[in-house]
Amino acid sequence: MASMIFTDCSSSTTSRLLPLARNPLLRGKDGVVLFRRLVTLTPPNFTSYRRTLTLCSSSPSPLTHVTASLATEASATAKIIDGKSIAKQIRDEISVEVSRMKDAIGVVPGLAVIIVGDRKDSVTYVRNKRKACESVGINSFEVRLPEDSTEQDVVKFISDFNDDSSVHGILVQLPLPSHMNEEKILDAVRIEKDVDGFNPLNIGCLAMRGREPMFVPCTPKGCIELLHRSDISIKGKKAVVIGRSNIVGMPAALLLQNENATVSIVHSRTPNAEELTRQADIVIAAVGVPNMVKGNWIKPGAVVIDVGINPVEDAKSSRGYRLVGDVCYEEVVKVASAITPVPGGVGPMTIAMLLTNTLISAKRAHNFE
Ligand SMILES: NC(=O)C1=CN([C@@H]2O[C@H](COP(=O)(O)OP(=O)(O)OC[C@H]3O[C@@H](n4cnc5c(N)ncnc54)[C@H](OP(=O)(O)O)[C@@H]3O)[C@@H](O)[C@H]2O)C=CC1
Ligand SMILES: Nc1nc(=O)c2c([nH]1)NC[C@@H]1CN(c3ccc(C(=O)N[C@@H](CCC(=O)O)C(=O)O)cc3)C=[N+]21
Repeated sequence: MASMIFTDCSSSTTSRLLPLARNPLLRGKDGVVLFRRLVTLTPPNFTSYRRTLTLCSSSPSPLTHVTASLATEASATAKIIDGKSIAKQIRDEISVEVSRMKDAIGVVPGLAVIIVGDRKDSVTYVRNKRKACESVGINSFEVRLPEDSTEQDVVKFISDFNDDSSVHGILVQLPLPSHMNEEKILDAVRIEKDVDGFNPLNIGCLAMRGREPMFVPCTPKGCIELLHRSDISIKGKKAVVIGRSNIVGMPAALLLQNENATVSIVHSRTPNAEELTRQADIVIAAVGVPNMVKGNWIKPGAVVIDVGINPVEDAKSSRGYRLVGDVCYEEVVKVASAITPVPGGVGPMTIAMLLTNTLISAKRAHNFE
């Protein structure tokens, strides 16, 4: 598991970090949370809610913050984009195609996953991928190597999978241990089986007009699929992608541009991230900073896709942590017209797109339409 942090949506002061249920300002003498009563006292005026929301992120007064968060509670308007159910729908479609292919030509798509070390989150993701493969009838092959394996060990397994005709997709789970050269290892995957879409030729093709990449990277592809399947049009929209990593931010920006959005990319050296983000009709946040994007970063009515998966300590959870996104959900849900939750948003789509890419690869290898 990557580093774990205490965090909350609101900005700087400690009093703001208190969650609703524990905030003494919200409790009656008997400890009952006063939330409902206060909400009904607030006039149902949308504009004034917006104003108080801005205070929520910038006012130093804890009391103002409390009023603001209660007042805005009543104006939740965003549609929740249910990535979990859209991913299930996609898996059902894949199942049908896998059966059709098996019946027609006797070929079953196969996905090989290589994991090095025993990071808890990686082990969980790999298990989820295996279960997802099982659910649609894709064969899954898994290699788990110890943390102190050599690059050569990993490359040897990749080469074997490259030569195995029952394997149509190869995924090397990232991050790799620090003693390994990630580029060298990923370069060993044959481009025809690179279902992650991490080969530089893929990004190159994505960036060039008139070129088709062999595979579109799964997470950004999942973000676009969520927009399509939620009937959100991209063409002509202003989009901001926060983050420029090779696996999420950069390809997400290229895909949005290919869909005819006008795209800006915000990164760690962007001085006016907030202001730029506030101009966007569509925001994709892929940063790795929990709750970074506040309500007042978002133009009212914008669509917000939260890619972030950040573990934060939570004693109440059986795992000892819970996952939060890069977007301050409680604030942004009141401003945006649509938003993805974490968990249950982009994450399940990443896996659904991995299955899609594996199916595409198998069909391509066997010239099956
Ligand atoms: N849902 C899913 O399926 C997936 C989720 N994720 C999650 O998405 C998030 C991002 O992942 P990934 O792209 O791999 O992360 P990286 O760390 O590779 O990239 C993060 C990007 O965010 C930028 N950034 C960092 N801090 C700031 C800041 N304060 N302001 C503006 N930009 C900033 C960095 O800028 P710079 O380039 O200048 O350093 C960098 O471009 C993580 O939470 C990760 O767990 C990742 C993959 C799949
Ligand atoms: N070669 C490679 N390809 C990847 O695509 C890749 C990777 N390495 N390394 C790690 C990141 C991260 N990633 C996620 C996939 C699914 C969920 C996911 O399904 N999340 C669930 C929650 C899962 C949970 O509860 O732990 C959700 O958001 O609802 C999250 C994150 C893929 N990545």
